[in-house]
Order: sequence, then structure tokens, then C-alpha cells
Amino acid sequence: MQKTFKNEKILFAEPLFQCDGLAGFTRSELYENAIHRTLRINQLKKEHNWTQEDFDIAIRCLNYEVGFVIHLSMFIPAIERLATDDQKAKWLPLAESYRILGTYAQTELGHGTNLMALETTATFDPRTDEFVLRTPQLSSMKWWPGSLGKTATHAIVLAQLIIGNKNYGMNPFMVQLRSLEDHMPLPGIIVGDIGAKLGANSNDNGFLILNDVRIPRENMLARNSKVTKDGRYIQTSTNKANYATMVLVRLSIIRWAEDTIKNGSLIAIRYSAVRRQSSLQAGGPEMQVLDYQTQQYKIFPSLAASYALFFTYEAMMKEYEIAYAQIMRGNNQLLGQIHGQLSGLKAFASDLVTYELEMCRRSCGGHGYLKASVVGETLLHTLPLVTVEGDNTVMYLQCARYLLKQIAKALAGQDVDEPTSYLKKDILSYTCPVQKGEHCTNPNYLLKIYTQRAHSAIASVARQLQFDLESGKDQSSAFNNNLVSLVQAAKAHCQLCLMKNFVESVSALERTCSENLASVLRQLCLYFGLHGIVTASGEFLESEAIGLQQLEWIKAEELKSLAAIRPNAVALVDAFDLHDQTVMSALGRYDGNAYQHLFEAAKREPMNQTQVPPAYYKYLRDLIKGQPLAKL
Ligand SMILES: CCCCCCCC/C=C\C/C=C/C(=O)SCCNC(=O)CCNC(=O)[C@H](O)C(C)(C)COP(=O)(O)OP(=O)(O)OC[C@H]1O[C@@H](n2cnc3c(N)ncnc32)[C@H](O)[C@@H]1OP(=O)(O)O
Ligand SMILES: Cc1cc2nc3c(=O)[nH]c(=O)nc-3n(C[C@H](O)[C@H](O)[C@H](O)COP(=O)(O)OP(=O)(O)OC[C@H]3O[C@@H](n4cnc5c(N)ncnc54)[C@H](O)[C@@H]3O)c2cc1C
Repeated sequence: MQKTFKNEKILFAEPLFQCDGLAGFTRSELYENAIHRTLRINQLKKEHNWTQEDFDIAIRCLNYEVGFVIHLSMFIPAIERLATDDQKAKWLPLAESYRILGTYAQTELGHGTNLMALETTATFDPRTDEFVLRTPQLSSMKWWPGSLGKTATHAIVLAQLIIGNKNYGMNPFMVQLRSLEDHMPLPGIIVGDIGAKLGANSNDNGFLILNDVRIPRENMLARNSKVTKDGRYIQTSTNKANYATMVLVRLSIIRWAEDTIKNGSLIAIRYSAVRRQSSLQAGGPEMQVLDYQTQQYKIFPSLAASYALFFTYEAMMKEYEIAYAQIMRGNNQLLGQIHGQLSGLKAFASDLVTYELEMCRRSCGGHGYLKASVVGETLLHTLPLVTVEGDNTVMYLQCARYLLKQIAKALAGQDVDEPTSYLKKDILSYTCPVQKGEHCTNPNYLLKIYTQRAHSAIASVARQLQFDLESGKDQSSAFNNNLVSLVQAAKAHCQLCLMKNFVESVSALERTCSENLASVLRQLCLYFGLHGIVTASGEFLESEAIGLQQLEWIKAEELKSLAAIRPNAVALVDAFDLHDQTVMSALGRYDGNAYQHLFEAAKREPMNQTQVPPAYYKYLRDLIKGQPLAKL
């Protein structure tokens, strides 16, 4: 599942990468440890001639608990996508050698989603051939950018470009924040950390106030638009191209989601295999909780999601690489498709894993509430994915906007993009392929059901919008009246994408892998499809993709699937090939000794380093001895 990291032994031989000790670290210690780790991985890369892929896998092996995440995942990619060749030649070597440390400063205290309303300005001053950057009011300050608080020496600041009295919209500007001599903020720069978060506290997300900070004209990243010395704005590509970095990170978030749900399902399934509790026969032996149908129902969705997201990431990476290669050659034909697809799939993947991680946590009972189980920590670290790189609701709406355009083309007899080719079909010619119970065991039949449900959802909201417009509603009111249905249609399309990628990937694999493996993957794919229909049965019925009889057959087949997956469940998570130090969980160790590892973790608890707590001498001793308490 994960490209086996041949350098795992090298990485985990070093105490720095052994994760047990992170519990109890202060924020400053977590921050410092994360920086130390990234720089040490960089040294290992040089010492052992690792590839960039090895470097990236090492970071994933540490669950991204490293420093400079935004420098690596946004600042450098933004230079690659937004800078001219000359600007790349200047800034990339500095960034890649960590001579400058960067962040991507777009979100403000008052705005994150609505980029058109960002308040930071960059005003061109022709007298000095400079831009003057300012955050005019409290709500304008940059707020959230990773590494901004204490680390970044530079930021790519997204600001409204002002020339004369005209606003040319959001453009990217390279701004130095700190001295490269003593790391002190430069004149006009007020910068700091925004404070503790629910998780990811090794990251110094920060705030930035710009008080008339002057930068040279050549600091505007000018691949897509530039300002001439005499103040003329020249657009060389669509201004949507300035959004390119976000598209890439949305792709990365799908893989991040895949990585977290693999951890969660591995912990839940391995622990459920060793945990024995209660018995079905009075006086009989206690059962592995993994044998309870309800426990399987709780955690097998996370197992199936792990594989579904793996296959979808692989497919979307190929789609992105094709689109990006064209875009970098100036051909924006695929820009709308890749934006629509990745907006929706980033939202769907992060929604899916945050829900399933909580189910994994719950499935571990009381021990799931211990930090040492790590499944709760994993959930906390995953929660931001529903917000970063675009709030999920807003991302679904971007996907829906793309789908509306595609169905309009389909209905007009025009070509549509490959991912929405199903919209060309005649929706009325559909007949449910499941006409008897055994038909539910055919993933291709299920795929037809998903297709019809998605097509129906998109067609239905398109019709409703048209009806509202023809009834006299203006565009924005008609849209706002249908936002929930638009989100629903986007989710339906995304769930179809996951199912299609799963079916097609297994079909391709079975041509080369053993029949045993093929049969296990087919079973998991079938389960993923059945479970998806059951959990959204209302929408599948509403779309008439299935009827009540089919739903009854599908529900029965889903429960049978649980029993079919059970014998391979542990092997399927072992196949993730995740090192114990990556999973870090006392409940999910490969050796299965959950209780021993829990007790070892408890013994490492700082409070247990002394038998008698300081509070005894302050409060408890007199209390227990019946002595009057001193004034508190
Ligand atoms: C070390 C490894 C680590 C790997 C993992 C890294 C993870 C990093 C974790 C955290 C970092 C977090 C970073 C951030 O959060 S950065 C900030 C992210 N912010 C956002 O995503 C803002 C969301 N808002 C928007 O994107 C936009 O405001 C909008 C899309 C909601 C609205 O755009 P706008 O231009 O205001 O209006 P329209 O909707 O009318 O769109 C206009 C037009 O542009 C097209 N379009 C919009 N976005 C894109 C895009 N990204 N790419 C291409 N095209 C885009 C849109 O489709 C419209 O096109 P049209 O229909 O043809 O007119
Ligand atoms: C951990 C973390 C790291 C981050 N790192 C960075 C970074 O490195 N760089 C950076 O620039 N930013 C960063 N961000 C900021 C992030 O990009 C924004 O928080 C995100 O884009 C959401 O915007 P917002 O916070 O303004 O939410 P809002 O848009 O204010 O969302 C609030 C509510 O309003 C709803 N809403 C908003 N607009 C609409 C609409 N048009 N239609 C329907 N509903 C709507 C949303 O769905 C949501 O329910 C980070 C955030 C987090 C949590």
C-alpha cells in the first residue's frame, strides 16, 4: 500500500524519530523537535543519497510531525507555479537549500474563503519602482499561515494589487519578513504565533501585520501577470492560474487523508483482534471483539476507505500531472476540470476520514481515550483537513459549479470532460442492474447504481436552479436556495469517483496479481460499494437508482461482506506496511501486546516519575491528617 520505505531502519534507528516521547512536550519543545527532525531527515537524504520521494515518504512515516511543512508543501511549489523563470532562478535555490524559509500568506483574520475580499494591499509606487504592502485594519492581518509565527524569513503574500486608483485583484508578492542576520522582524513587520490549537502544535501558525512595507517591483511573482516600470498591468495568463498552488495542496490532502485513515483502521483492527470482551454463549470463552458484527460494522468502513483513497490518490495524481504539464505550457484547458475534481475530492476525502477516525477511536473503548492509543491524536491532527486549503462546504460548491457547467454542455450536445462523461447518457434509459440478490455481488453493477445516483443528483439541482431562475429569482438567490442540493450533488459525484477508481484499480490489478489477492481486493471493493449505498440509501432511493427491493438485497449483502472480510482484516492492515514508530500506538503494535505497551506508556507518564505528588505536601497531607488547612 505505501511504497515500502527501504530506509525505515535508518530513520527509526535514531531516537529523534522514535515517537514515544512526544507526549508531555511543551509547544516550544514540539516546535523545536519538528525543525530538528526535518533538518536531520535532510542530512540523512544527503548521507544516503535518498531521492526526493524517499524524503517525502520519511515525512509521511512521521505523520507529517515535522517542521517546515508549508515551506515544503506550499512556499516552494508556489514559486515553481507563480514565478517567472528568472524569479525561480533567484528564489528556488535559496528555498531548496533552506537559506530562506517561507510560508504562503493568503488567509486573513477577516477572510479565508473569500479571496476577492482579501484586504491586504500592494500599491505600486512608480516613483521608487516598488510595491507598498499594508494590512489596513485589524481584520486585514494575515492569520493562520504555517511557519509564519516564529520561523519564516519570507512569505508569499497574496494581496490586492493597486495601481493608481485601480484594483487588479489578488496577486502574489515575495516579502522578506525577518533579517537573515538575526531573525528579527524587519521594519514595518509585526509577526507572531496565533496560539495553541487543538492539534498540530509543533506548527507555528502565525499572524502578520504589514505597515507600509516596501518591496522592489521584481518581487511580484510574475508568471501570470506583471507590472511594468511605467505602471502598466499585463496579464499573461488567466488570473485563475494564481490559484494553482491550492490545487496541488488539495491533491496532497487526499494522500494525507489516506495516510491518517490507514493509521486509524490499523489501530482499530489490530486492537479489536487482541481485545477479548464478553461472550455470546453464557459461560463461554470471551470473544475477540473483532468477531462482533457491530464491531466490524464500525471499523471495516475505515479499512475500505484506506484502499479507496489509495486508489483515488493514485488516479488523481496522474490526472493532476497531465493537467499541470499543460498548464505550465500555457494551456489552461484542463484547469477547470482539475480544480473541480480536486476541490470536491479534497472535501470528500477529509470528511470521510474524520468521520471514520472517530469510529475507529470509539471502537477501542476506554483505551481509545488515552493519548497512548494515538487514534484520538490522529483524529485531532486530521480535523484541520476539512478546513485547510478551502473549507469543505465551499470546495463542494466549487465542484458543483464545475458539474453544472458540464451537464449544461452535455444537454447541449457538446463534449464534456472525461470525469463527467456519464452526464452524456440518457438518464431516462437507466434500468437498475440489480434484478436479483446475487447481482449485488457485482461491483460493476454497483458502479452503475452510483453513476445513476450522481447523474440524477446533478440533473435535479440543475433543473431546480433553472426553475428558480425562470420563476424570477436572481442568480444569487437561486443559488443560495439550492446550496444544500449542490453540495449533495458534489458529494454524489465524488463518491462515484472513489467507487470508479476502486473498481477500475482492482480490475487492473487482478490481471497481474494472484487470484487470492484479487479475490480479497474484490471483496473489499464490493463492501465499499455496498456500504456507501446503505449509508446514503435515501439519496439512492430518491434518485431511483435503486428501489426498496434492491436496498433490502444490498443491506443483506453488506452484512454478509463483513463476515467475508473478517478473516483477512488483520492482513489487510498489515499490508499497509507501516512501522510501529509510524503508527506510534500502544494499541496497534505489530506484536499485538497492547496491554504491555499501554502499561509501558503509563510508566513513562511524567506524573509517575515520583510516587508522592507535590500536591500532597501542599494540600492533601493536612487534609488527611485532619489538620486545619492554611488560608488557600
Ligand atoms: C510535506 C508534505 C505535506 C503535504 C500536505 C500539505 C497540507 C498543508 C496543510 C495546511 C496548509 C494550509 C494552507 C491553506 O489553507 S492556504 C489557503 C487556502 N485557502 C483557500 O483555499 C481559499 C478558498 N477560496 C477559494 O479558493 C476561492 O475564494 C473560491 C474558489 C471559493 C472562489 O473563487 P473566486 O475567484 O472568488 O470566485 P469564483 O468561484 O467565481 O471562481 C472564479 C473562477 O476561478 C475558478 N477557480 C477558482 N479557484 C480555482 C483554482 N484553485 N484553480 C483553478 N480555477 C479556480 C472558478 O472555477 C471560476 O472559474 P469559471 O467558472 O471558469 O469562471
Ligand atoms: C491548521 C490550519 C492551517 C492553515 N494554514 C494556512 C496557511 O498556511 N496559509 C493560509 O493562507 N491559510 C491557512 N489556513 C487558513 C485556511 O485556509 C482557512 O481557514 C480556510 O480557507 C477557511 O476559511 P475561513 O477560516 O475564513 O472560514 P470561513 O469561510 O469563514 O468559514 C466559516 C463558515 O462559513 C461557511 N462559508 C463561507 N463561505 C461560504 C460560501 N461562499 N458559501 C457557503 N458557506 C460558506 C463555511 O462553510 C463555514 O461553515 C490554515 C487553517 C488551519 C485551520
